[in-house]
Amino acid sequence: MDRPLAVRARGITKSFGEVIALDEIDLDVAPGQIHGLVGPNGAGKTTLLGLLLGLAVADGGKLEILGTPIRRALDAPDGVAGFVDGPGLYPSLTARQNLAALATLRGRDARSAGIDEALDQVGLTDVADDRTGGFSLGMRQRLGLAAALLTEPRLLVLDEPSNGLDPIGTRHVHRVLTALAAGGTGIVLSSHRMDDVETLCSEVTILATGRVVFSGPLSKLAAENRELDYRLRTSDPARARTVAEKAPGITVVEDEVVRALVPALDELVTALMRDGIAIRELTPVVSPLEAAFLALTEGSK
Ligand SMILES: Nc1ncnc2c1ncn2[C@@H]1O[C@H](COP(=O)(O)OP(=O)(O)OP(=O)(O)O)[C@@H](O)[C@H]1O
Repeated sequence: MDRPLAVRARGITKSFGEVIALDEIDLDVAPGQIHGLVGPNGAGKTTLLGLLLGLAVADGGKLEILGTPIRRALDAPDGVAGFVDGPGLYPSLTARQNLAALATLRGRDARSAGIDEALDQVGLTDVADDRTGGFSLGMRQRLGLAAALLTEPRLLVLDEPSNGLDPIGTRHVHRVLTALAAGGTGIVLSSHRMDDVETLCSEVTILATGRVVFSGPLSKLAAENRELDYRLRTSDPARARTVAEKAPGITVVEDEVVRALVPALDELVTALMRDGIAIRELTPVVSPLEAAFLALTEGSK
């Protein structure tokens, strides 16, 4: 029960000359949690992930990784894995040789390092003996994840892991990350793909110009007091529109699109059913995360 947080950051600041990349950032990532980091370009995501990996050191604030205070660059404790700006691979080596080289660098016996299993988990068994110089971005991302798997990480840090992935690659990566989290690994990933974050992450931190504008469970974003646009398809669109126009707290945005808070939407659904109108589809036009992202980061650029 007393396992330390995978990440505990308090008041982290980091500047590059005049540019304040991170401004008093707090972040908690529990073991077994997949935590999404989202924000517009230049918000500070990669900078923060770099600090978690020990690639750089913060100017101020406190950072603990797996219970260990980080004071210098390259000070990250054992059990941390991941990459920013794509994984570092040797293009002239095959996928398998790249993993073997990494295992050897870490002082492990390449034959028993679980290389085949890691390649299988990320779906690269068929290209295990191909040189990585010819790999697509999505294949390189998956190989980077396989390399991280070899270390059995307790904190995994990934910058845009879905970049360049096709649907099968995406499925492999999701499966691997979900299994790691189920085994207690804390995972922090940045992504511009809101659908990915919504599928994978239980918690999300939204950054805008170096500041946290939201941090917490995704469910809190959905329940937050924010009106969303919903697509409403029914068995009788004309009558449904009339009902919606009369319903309290509902704005009809266009045919089959209404804007509402959740309680008003609940009442509309009840009213439609009372009038014998069947509901065929009721979904947010943009997801709650995307809506929150847009609302919270507006004007940050
Ligand atoms: N090595 C550096 N030297 C100078 N400025 C930097 C450096 N690294 C980052 N910055 C600046 O810090 C800010 C945050 O950059 P960062 O790369 O962390 O953002 P990001 O959220 O990862 O963006 P993106 O979504 O585009 O990857 C930006 O203004 C960027 O220009």
